[in-house]
Amino acid sequence: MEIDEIDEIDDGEELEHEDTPTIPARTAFRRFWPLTRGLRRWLILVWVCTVLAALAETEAILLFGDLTDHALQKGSLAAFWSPAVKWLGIAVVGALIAYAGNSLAAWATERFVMRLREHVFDHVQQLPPHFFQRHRQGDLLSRLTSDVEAIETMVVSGLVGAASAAFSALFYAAAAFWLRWDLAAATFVLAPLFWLAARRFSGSIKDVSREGRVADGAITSVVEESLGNIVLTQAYDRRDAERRRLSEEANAWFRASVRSTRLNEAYEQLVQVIETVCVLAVIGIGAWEISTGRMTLGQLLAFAAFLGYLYPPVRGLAQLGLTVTAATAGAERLIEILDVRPSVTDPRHGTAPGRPDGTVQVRDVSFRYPGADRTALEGLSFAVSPGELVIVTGPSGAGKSTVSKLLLRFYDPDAGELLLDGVPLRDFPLARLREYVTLLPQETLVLHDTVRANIACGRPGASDQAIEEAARAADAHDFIVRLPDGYDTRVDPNSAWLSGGQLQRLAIARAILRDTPVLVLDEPTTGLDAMAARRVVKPLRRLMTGRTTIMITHDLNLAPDADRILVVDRGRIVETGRHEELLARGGAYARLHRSQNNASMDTAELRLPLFEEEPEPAPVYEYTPGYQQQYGGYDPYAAEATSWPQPVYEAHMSEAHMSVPTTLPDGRPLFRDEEPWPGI
Ligand SMILES: Nc1ncnc2c1ncn2[C@@H]1O[C@H](COP(=O)(O)OP(=O)(O)OP(=O)(O)O)[C@@H](O)[C@H]1O
Repeated sequence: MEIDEIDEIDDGEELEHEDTPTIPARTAFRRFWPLTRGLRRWLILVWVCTVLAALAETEAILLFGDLTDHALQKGSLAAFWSPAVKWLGIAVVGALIAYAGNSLAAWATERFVMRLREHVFDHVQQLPPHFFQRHRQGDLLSRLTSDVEAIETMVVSGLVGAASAAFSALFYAAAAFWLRWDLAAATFVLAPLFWLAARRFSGSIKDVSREGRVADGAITSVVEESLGNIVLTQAYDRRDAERRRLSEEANAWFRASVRSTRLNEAYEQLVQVIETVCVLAVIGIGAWEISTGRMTLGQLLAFAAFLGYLYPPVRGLAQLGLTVTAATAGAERLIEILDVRPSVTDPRHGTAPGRPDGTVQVRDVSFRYPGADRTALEGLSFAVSPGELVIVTGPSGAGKSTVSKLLLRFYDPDAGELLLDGVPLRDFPLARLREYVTLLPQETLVLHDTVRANIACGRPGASDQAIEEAARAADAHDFIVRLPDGYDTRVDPNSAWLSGGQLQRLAIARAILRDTPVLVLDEPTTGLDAMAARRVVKPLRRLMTGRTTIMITHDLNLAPDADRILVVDRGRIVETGRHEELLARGGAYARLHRSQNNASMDTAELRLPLFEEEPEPAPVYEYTPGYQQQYGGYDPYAAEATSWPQPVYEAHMSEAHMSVPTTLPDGRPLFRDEEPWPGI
C-alpha cells in the first residue's frame, strides 16, 4: 500500500472527540504500517541485534552454570579463568550489539514519528476552513503531538518489541527445555496465567487511556483559548471562570491518570505474584531433583537464570499488548482526522496557462457549507473584467465571505462555475491558482518572524529592494524603519509593536509584492478606526491599480470608486450597479448606505485625490467646528504617492485642500506610528 493510500477515507466529515470511533489494534496498525517504508530494513537490523544480544545472554548463563559446577562447587581457581574470560568477551560483544541495536531503534522510531507528524500536518493543512472553525485547536494540537507518539509505540516500538520479546521468550524457553525438559514443562504449565492476567486488564486500560487522551486535548484547548483571550479574561475578571474550566478538564485527566496508574500497577503486582509462584515451583522441583541426584546445583541455578531471563520477555509481551491497546486510543483520534477529506483537490490533468489577464466570471453558483442547513450562495452570477473594481456588500451573513472562499478555491461550488480567463477554477492546480489570486483576509495574518519575512511571504525569495519598495507602496516603510530592528524586528500575531492599521499595511505590502492579476479583499478596513482606515485607503488603491479586484465589505467608503457594486442578501444578488445609480434607486443599497451613520463624512475623506494635492506643511492643530473641516484632506504621504501611477479622482478635487492635522497642539504626533521609536 502506498503512503498516500492511508488517506483513503470514508465520508467521515465530523470530528467530535466524544464519539471517536473504536478501531481494533490490527486495523490501526495496518493503517500506519505503510509509513514505515524505507525504515523496515533498519527495523530488521534492530531485531537481528536483539537476537544476537539474546544469544550472548544465553551463552553467559551457560558459562555461569559451568562456573558454579566447576569453579565454585569444587573451589578450583584454575577452572575459573577460561569461562571467566569467555564470559567477559561475550559481555563486551553483547553490550556493543545491544548499544548499536538500541541506538538504531531510537533512530528508526524517531524517523517514524517525524514522518507521521509531517504526514498528518500536511493533511491537516489541506483541510477546509470550516474544519478549523468547528474543532478546538488545542485538541488538534494534542492529536498532532502526543497521539502521534502513541502510534509510534504501536507500530515501530510495538512491532520490534514484540518480535524481540517473542524471539527471546522462545529462545530462553528452548534453552530451559534443553537443560531440563521435565522441569521446564512443569513450570510452563503456569505460563497461561500471564496471558489471562493481561487479557483481564486490556479492555479497562484502553478505555482509561482514551479518556486520558481526550482530557489531554481538552486541557490544551482550554489553555490555548484562555491565553488567546487573555485580554477578555483580565478585563472581565474571568480568571475564576477560566480556572474552573481548566479544573474541570484537569479533573477528568487526573481521574484517568490515577486510574491508569492503578490498573497498570495492579497488573504489575499480579504478574509478580504469578512469577513468584513459578520460581517457587522451580525451587521446589529442583530441590527434589538434587536430593535424588538427578541434577547438580549449577544446573538448577542456570535453569533458574533462564527462567529469570524468560519472564521479562513473556511479561513484556503481555505488557506490550496493553501498551499497544492503549496506543490504539491515540491511533483512533489520528485516523479520525486523516479520514476528513480536503474539500478540493488538484485536477488530474490541470491546465497551466500563462499569467491570466484577470477576467473573473461567476456563473450561476450555488453553495452550501458541509453540514449546514441552508445554502450560503444561490444562483450567484457576475463578471469582473481585468483591472475592474467590484464591491460585494450586503448584510451580515449574506454570503459575502463565501464568495472569497470560492474564488480562492477553499471550496468548489455545488452548482455553477467560477472561471478565471475563461478557465474553470477546478482546472487550475491549486498552487497555480493561488499564484494568480491574492486574498487579503479579514483578519491580518502575521507570521512569527521578522517584518521582512512577513512581507516576503508574499513572494518567497524576493530581494530586499523589492520588499522595501512594496513596503513603501503600502505606506509601511516609515513605521518599519522606526521599529527597534527595522525590517529585522520580529513580530507575532499578538505583537504589541504594531497597531491594527500598521498590520494591515504590512499585509498590503505582502500583497503588493505578490503581484497577482486578481485580488480578493475581504473587509480590508474592518476593525480599524476611522483614522487607521483612512490611512490604508491609499496603499489599497496602489495595490488595486491594474488588478481585477473583488472587494467584500460593509464599509461603503470606497463604493463610489467601484465599477460595479453587488448587493448580496441571503446568498443572492439583490441589486447591482454603480454607487450613484444604486443610491438613486433608493433600494437595498441606499438603505445599507444610510445605515452607515458616518458614511458621508468618511466617503468624503476617503476619496481624496492621490497625487493632485500639493504637499503641505503639517498644519498646526486648531479647533474648527465640524469634523469635515478638521480632517479634510491633508495627505502626509502625498510626496511618495506621486511615484505611483494612480487614477485621478477629479470629482473630489475640492476636498483635496482640506487639511488633516498630524500633530497635537503641543507638537506631539497625532498618529501612533508617527511617533519616533523610544530610544531612537
Ligand atoms: N463554516 C461554515 N459552516 C456552516 N455555515 C457557514 C460556515 N461559514 C459561514 N456559514 C454560513 O453561511 C452564510 C454566509 O456566511 P458568510 O461568512 O459568507 O457571510 P458574510 O456575508 O461574509 O457575513 P459577515 O459580513 O458577517 O462576514 C451564513 O449564514 C453563515 O452562517
